Amino acid sequence: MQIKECIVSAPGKAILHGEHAVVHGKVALAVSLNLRTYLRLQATSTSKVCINLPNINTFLSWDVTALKQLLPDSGAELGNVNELDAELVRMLRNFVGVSNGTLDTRSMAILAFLYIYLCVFAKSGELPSLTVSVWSELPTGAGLGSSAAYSVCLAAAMLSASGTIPSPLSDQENTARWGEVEMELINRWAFQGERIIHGNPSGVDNAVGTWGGILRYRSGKITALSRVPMLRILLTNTKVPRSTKVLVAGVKDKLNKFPFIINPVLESVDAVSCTCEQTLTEMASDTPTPEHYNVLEELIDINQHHLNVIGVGHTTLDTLCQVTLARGLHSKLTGAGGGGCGITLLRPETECSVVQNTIQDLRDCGYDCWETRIGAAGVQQHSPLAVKEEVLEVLARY
Ligand SMILES: Nc1ncnc2c1ncn2[C@@H]1O[C@H](COP(=O)(O)OP(=O)(O)OP(=O)(O)O)[C@@H](O)[C@H]1O
Ligand SMILES: C[C@@](O)(CCO)CC(=O)[O-]
Ligand SMILES: [Mg+2]
Repeated sequence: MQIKECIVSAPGKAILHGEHAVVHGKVALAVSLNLRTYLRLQATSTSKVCINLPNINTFLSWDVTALKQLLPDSGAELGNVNELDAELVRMLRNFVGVSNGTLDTRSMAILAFLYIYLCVFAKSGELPSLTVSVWSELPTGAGLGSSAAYSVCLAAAMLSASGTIPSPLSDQENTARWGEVEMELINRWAFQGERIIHGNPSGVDNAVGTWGGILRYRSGKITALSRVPMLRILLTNTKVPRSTKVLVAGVKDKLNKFPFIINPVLESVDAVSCTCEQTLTEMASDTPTPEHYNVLEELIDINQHHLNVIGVGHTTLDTLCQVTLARGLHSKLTGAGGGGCGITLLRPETECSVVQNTIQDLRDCGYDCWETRIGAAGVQQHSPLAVKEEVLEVLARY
């Protein structure tokens, strides 16, 4: 098989409103970030499959012959793109020696990689030897969709390398995006990767990683919001580690235990997302007014209280809210919560000195904090010429 080498990237995301509620069929609003995960796939003649994941200090390889033994003898279809093949996941767990229910960062990343590798290449008829290296600008496991950006990159690279989807790069372009049909397929495989890492993902994170921009997401229905104002957002990483899988499972337990208490909270989060969407649309079609920003701030405060009620807050996130409020700014957690990252809305009239002082206050708490741009492009393929030198250097190191 002729393996097509490639470099791909996908953005991280911030959820404005709707995290957790979206797992239970409610609306979420999510935006892509200008922080990306990059993956380089190279053909080799070593008869080995190698994976290099420097962000999580993981470097592994397997003989292709050993991996072939995981394929069904009958030539039965392996891993349908629309559902997770539980038997294959069980076999892979045995193969890499991890128990069911493990939360170990490395094991999840390896399982997702091997699952997508086996399914995509088995369909194309042959398991090739190759080396995959991944490097991310995103903090891992901090609420900015690192697992989704990783899964989207795995799916795009393997679908492209196997020839399942064509390369979008032309001679004139150094960076290009796939068409809708290809992106749909990338998104579906990435969702299976998210299922391995998350347990029960809604699919919003991989949708943003694939399409980029600003999305409304509900039960698999993705709507790109084209008319939105350019929001200024501060991102803060409390650096408290947490697992999306555990937090999502915790909310489900609470919902099962107290359905009449938790369901109305999720309904209210849904209404927050819809009101935010309406306000953003109004702001884009008219001149944004201070009143619009007051509404956005109130929605942030309401949602942050709701997220505390459903048990995904953390004292460091409470501190983030208090510290920014002391400077007149409103914050909420973003992503799964339990630590990780929060977002702070900056108003157009927020003075530079206020932003700088807030960033300093948050750094004094031991957090990382920076202003970010939202609405970055979704999954892309790059020629080496289009990749920042420092990223290329890390990818080429292995
Ligand atoms: N750069 C990377 N290299 C290898 N594995 C990664 C990388 N980024 C993420 N992962 C995988 O994703 C897992 C983190 O996913 P998790 O869903 O818990 O956090 P997140 O995606 O950053 O946050 P959220 O889901 O709240 O947005 C890691 O444990 C690892 O398995
Ligand atoms: C917590 C959650 O809602 C968002 C994680 O970024 C989980 C999901 O939607 O899969
Ligand atoms: Mg995740």
